[in-house]
Amino acid sequence: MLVIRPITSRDLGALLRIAEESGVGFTSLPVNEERLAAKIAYSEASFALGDDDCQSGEQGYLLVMEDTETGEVVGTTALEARVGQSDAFWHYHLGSAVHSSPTLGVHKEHQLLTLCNDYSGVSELCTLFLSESHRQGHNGRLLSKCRFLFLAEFRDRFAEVVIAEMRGVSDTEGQSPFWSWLQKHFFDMEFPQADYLSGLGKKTFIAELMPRHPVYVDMLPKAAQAVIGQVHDKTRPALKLLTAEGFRWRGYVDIFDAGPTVECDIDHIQAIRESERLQVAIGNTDDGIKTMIANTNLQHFRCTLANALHRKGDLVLDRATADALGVKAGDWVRAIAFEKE
Ligand SMILES: NC(=[NH2+])NCCC[C@H](N)C(=O)O
Repeated sequence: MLVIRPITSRDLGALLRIAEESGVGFTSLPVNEERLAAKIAYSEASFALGDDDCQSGEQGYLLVMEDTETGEVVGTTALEARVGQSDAFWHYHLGSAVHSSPTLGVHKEHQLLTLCNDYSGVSELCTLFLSESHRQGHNGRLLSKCRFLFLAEFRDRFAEVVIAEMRGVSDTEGQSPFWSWLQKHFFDMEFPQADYLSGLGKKTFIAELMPRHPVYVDMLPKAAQAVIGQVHDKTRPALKLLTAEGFRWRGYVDIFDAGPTVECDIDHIQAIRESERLQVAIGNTDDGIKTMIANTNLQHFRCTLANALHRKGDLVLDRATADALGVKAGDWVRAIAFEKE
């Protein structure tokens, strides 16, 4: 069975392996043991905080997917309570400017990229990665969607708006057409290095070196223009999943690779609206439907996918599933039918 649980310091080796596997352009998982250990510590501290001590918003919840048969960690998924609280959080916003002179009969509409911190303080879905060996069945969807049960259950720890930064276009060598332009004019470093530095949290160089004035899109090389708001091929399924949940692109893109950032009001996320709190009953689930189920215990959070029978007010689980979730008959869980097949 695959179970999602909070990361612990014992998972450092596994996280390092996942970071190596994730490769270039995966900003939030830099191959840097010290940084990953700090991320784990930050997550452990966030899970340990009481509900009343979360005002700062400086919490991050890092979860791993474990194969309970082998004990192997096969993926990771995370949530940040509020971005941009202790540092600046950057985006480019794609807007328009009209240059119009009725007297001369000239009317031009331009697209502009403007550097901004508009998403400061929102919650973020981040760091989703599933090992190649386990990319099958519903695993990827489970790893992504479990975060909605988490958000729903621990709603007060999060902001009104939730975003997800999608990986932009880059090739196998890590060359990004959008970055190439920035690199040529403003930075003297390769995309992997810039991405790595920002992933380490060393972001002052962004404020120091990024173009200070809005950029007219028409003046960018065609290759750079073409990837604004476009996702990396491998990220297409993730974007599709979020779109189905209600996430939309509002013109915000990553400042390095121009990949889109999508957003949704927390209370409008489909899985959050549809999830239910139900009481556990133990029994036979042969006639059940595939259901994503999470317990309601923050520090011992568990989430999995299993057959379950939805009855009025309660949810029938088999013993193994209940054990994996650490729940017994009468306990509360949060659940949502996974697919209405
Ligand atoms: N692909 C990147 N590494 N972009 C730079 C980081 C951007 C991100 N929004 C931040 O401010 O942290």
